[in-house]
Amino acid sequence: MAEDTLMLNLSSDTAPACHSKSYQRPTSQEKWALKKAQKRKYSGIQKGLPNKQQFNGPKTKDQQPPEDMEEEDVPTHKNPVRKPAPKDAAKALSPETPKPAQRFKAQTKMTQKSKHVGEHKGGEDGVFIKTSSLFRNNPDIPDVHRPAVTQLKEKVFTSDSFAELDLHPHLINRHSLYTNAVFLGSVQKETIPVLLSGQDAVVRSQTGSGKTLAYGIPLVQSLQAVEPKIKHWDVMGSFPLAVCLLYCTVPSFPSLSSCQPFTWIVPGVLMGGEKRKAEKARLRKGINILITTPGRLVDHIKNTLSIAFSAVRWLILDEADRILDLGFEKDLTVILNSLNATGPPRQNVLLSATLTDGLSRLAVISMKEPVSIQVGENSEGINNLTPDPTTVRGKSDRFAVPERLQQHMVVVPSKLRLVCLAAFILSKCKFEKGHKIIVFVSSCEAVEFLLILFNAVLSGPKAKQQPLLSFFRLHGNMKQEERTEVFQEFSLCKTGILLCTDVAARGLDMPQVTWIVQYNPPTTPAEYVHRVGRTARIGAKGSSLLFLTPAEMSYVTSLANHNISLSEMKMEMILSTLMLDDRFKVRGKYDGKSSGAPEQEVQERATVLQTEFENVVHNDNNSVQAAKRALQSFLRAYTAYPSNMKHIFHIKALHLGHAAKSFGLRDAPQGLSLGPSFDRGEQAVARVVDVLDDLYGLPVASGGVGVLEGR
Ligand SMILES: Nc1ncnc2c1ncn2[C@@H]1O[C@H](COP(=O)(O)OP(=O)(O)OP(=O)(O)O)[C@@H](O)[C@H]1O
Repeated sequence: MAEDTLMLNLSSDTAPACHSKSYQRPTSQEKWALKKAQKRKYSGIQKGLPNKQQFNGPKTKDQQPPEDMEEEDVPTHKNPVRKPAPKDAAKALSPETPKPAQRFKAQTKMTQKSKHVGEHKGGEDGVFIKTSSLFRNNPDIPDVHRPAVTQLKEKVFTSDSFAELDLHPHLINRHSLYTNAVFLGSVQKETIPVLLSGQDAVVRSQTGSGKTLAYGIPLVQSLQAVEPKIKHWDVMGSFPLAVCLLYCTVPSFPSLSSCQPFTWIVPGVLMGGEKRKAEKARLRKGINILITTPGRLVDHIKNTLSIAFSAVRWLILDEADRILDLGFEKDLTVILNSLNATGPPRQNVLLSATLTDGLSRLAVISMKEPVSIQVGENSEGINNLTPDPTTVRGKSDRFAVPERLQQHMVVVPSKLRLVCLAAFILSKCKFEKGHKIIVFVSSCEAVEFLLILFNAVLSGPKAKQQPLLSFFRLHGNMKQEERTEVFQEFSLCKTGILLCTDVAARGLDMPQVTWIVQYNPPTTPAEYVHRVGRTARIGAKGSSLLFLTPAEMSYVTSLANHNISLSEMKMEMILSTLMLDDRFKVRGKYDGKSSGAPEQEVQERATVLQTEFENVVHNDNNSVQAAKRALQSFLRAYTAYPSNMKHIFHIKALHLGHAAKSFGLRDAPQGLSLGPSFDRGEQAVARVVDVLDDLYGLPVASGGVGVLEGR
């Protein structure tokens, strides 16, 4: 693996600085390694590299991490003989091979403390292990450029009460019970009267502002008033009166899932958790408010005879932009065709915190003179939506986030990502109290992997049957019942960490979440807004932290273009939490004494922590495979950023060896397969094939499945 090896030199008292630019004379070992590396380069070992012209991505300095020295190249007292160079994918993925001079500079960046190569004794077990250096040969972290941003502000509450609306008294009491609501939310004040008047509406309001009640109250109000009283079933089968299409894959809407005072109105959720047969049976029994996802509904339209739309008078699309993004447009067309073919005049409502082109297009195709409701200081409140989508598009790029949300970003080189995430979790959930954190990662496999790793290394011993830190997981490969169970458990817990994919990004209302961590940046700014929106809901405080590598820093500008402003948190500050955790103290002859300056000790502890992760990963073949799968899925997800983000996130700019380290892998992966499950569409496959072709000159199997098997 293209990694150097660090021996923690406990005896020296000179503190190294992260990314120090100061010149240090290379040691004889370094000179030796450098010579070898250069010789290898010129003897053609690295000739699989893409040349400069082939690499079309950005070429900023920070995207070109210096080539690392190979662990095996360096004679250590454990490894005195140089092994043959491994097939190093990391090198191949590096967009440019540094010239010898650059390589020399990279080598000499190491400080007095970290210049020896060897072994150290770390962690609880005190076993001697070889560790790769976390703090050497990382790209520099440039200063963060934060463009000036005017954040959009939305007032969450009004001073009006629900009693001022013309609602059934049961409904007022009922919803008060659900939400402890005293005052109307701004979005509710603007939306409820419009919907009660029978008009269509497109509603944009920030996350957690109460959009569900904004449509739920008028919906139930109108259905309870239908005379004669509606039935949920007759001999012809089920007749839904309202269809609510959601993106959300975990039921999280108490305000709709029960209409208790109006027992004759029956809501029902169909999300594919049950067998289709059971869902059909429930449909046959009768559902008046059908809450479902587009895919599941299309499934029933095609396969369930007892479903009929002849009575539907409401169609609600929550998270409407996402429903379109996901490629549900086809499904939506099937649904709209079925609904339009029959039934009474229908009221249509579209809602989202992120009004996008897709949403306006949908408004134009499916609605009758909809009223546009946009809450916020800089919006015009209620408007008649013009049929010209470009008018809406102008505003769609500007997103409001909750006012009491503090947004941060941290720049972390790839190798240090895992320890930095772990240190952040420890700082909030172990050394501060009462935090609930949601960590977003880019794939189900990575969620599973982090769960195992963190449970093994961070959770700590059980006290009163409870581990010190409670980790939860939520992703799309879990069964529906499991997802619901986790959602409920996490909602009820007082402190814990939910590791999840974007299945949890929208629509989920979980109380008292204090931090949102985006370990992998989302594919669009809209998704960023929804992810951070799982905290700071309905006027509460909350914080968020976005992880970026030095190569990805221009994402900050991309967010600024959508009126989103982040402040910087320093990686060193996050890592310094490890000083509070003696589990990661370096043990050995300096037991009980400080091993040097604080900065150095932080680095030593981070290395011990990384070593523990690596030990867990390399404990058996299964966990190595799990780590490789997680890395592989991370790489797949990395290719899936849309083309307008490629200048920030390009797989060719990734250093695979460093990325592997952030999955606890000691070696650059061999035999990494993109797998037959890689089916994100022709384009994505083509992109990866292109990359593989460039890197390895591999013949790519037809069908677009490439195999990274080294060279
Ligand atoms: N008027 C109100 N007063 C107090 N709490 C309210 C009020 N209206 C809604 N809530 C509560 O606010 C929380 C957020 O509401 P909701 O989930 O509807 O937000 P949202 O705008 O749909 O968010 P997202 O866009 O993230 O899905 C819920 O817990 C809800 O019960």
